[in-house]
Amino acid sequence: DTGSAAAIPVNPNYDIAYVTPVSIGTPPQTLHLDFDTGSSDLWVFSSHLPASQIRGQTIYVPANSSTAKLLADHTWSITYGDGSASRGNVYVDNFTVGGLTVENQAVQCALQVSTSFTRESNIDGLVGLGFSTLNTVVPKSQLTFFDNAKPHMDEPVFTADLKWKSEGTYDFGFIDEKKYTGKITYVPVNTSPGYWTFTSSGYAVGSGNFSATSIVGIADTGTSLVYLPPSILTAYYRQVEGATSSRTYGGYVFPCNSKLPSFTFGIGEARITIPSSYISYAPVTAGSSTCFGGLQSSSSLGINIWGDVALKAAFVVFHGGNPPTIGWAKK
Ligand SMILES: C[C@H](Cc1ccc(C(C)(C)C)cc1)[C@H](NN)c1nnnn1Cc1ccc2c(c1)OCO2
Repeated sequence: DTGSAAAIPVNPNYDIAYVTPVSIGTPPQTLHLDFDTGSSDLWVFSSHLPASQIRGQTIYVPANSSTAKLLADHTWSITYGDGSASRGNVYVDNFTVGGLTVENQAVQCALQVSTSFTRESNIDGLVGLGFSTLNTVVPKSQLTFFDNAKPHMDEPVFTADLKWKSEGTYDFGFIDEKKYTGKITYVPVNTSPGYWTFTSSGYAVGSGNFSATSIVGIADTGTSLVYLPPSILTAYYRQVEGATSSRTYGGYVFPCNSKLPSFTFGIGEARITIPSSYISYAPVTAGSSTCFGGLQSSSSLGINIWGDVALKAAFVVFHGGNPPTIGWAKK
């Protein structure tokens, strides 16, 4: 089997996150979910939520699905690195993404979500595409959509073709040669942290020399920005007129009309360049002439994160073989 579905920016001005339409249950209920390779819970806004916590999201109503079955006495609770959180109970139901169906997919129904989720009215939940070891369901942890679908797939892969301020795609079970140029460079993945963890071979700022240095980080479709060690940030923002690290805004900011260099990172011998337009991320507040950078420091996270700002500069193959690998290509 294979599947292909759109990755749609939730906001027309800034790529905060991308949502993908999915069908759950019988008759199918369509929700728009944030596919997140940096977590492993599939959870949705549901009919179990208090109305006060719903602000325009589409909810999943298991009672209206003839194929929904409560997973009795199972619960889940997750807190994300940005402080967002949700918790609830668990059903199994049919789950379809771009024509690819998994029967008996664990669909975690929210009974409570944090205000950050309530405020994001275009996101109806998350689909974790990390390793199932990170799933929070107790007493028995559940498999991700990818782990459930893998045995039925033509190839045990999914690919991310995210785009700057426009609609991209997630493909499942096949690699679409038309979506990239040149060759795909694969590097090993360390699955023990539970994320798609790999080592980049170094970086360059603008047209400067490439600095060969190992950067261990995760490929995370569910994170908007790129978070890297402070030394790399200093090297980058030193080249940006008026750039400062702002305590007020919690990161590097600069005048929106400053000229930004591009940022290149290494995948083995290959090089992926993030255009400067992706790094001038957004005004700090609507209409401000101060902009927040798409590259930020990872020092407070304890992990380097290649989020959407980096991923949308490439075609990325998440290969779930034995052992898993991750592939990067220009496009
Ligand atoms: C934050 C997302 C998970 C999420 C996605 C969307 C949302 C909103 C809908 C409300 C917009 C909240 C949360 C990320 N996913 N792998 C994640 N989940 N757990 N760790 N990370 C990565 C990390 C960790 C720390 C950080 C960060 C990132 O941004 C700022 O500080």
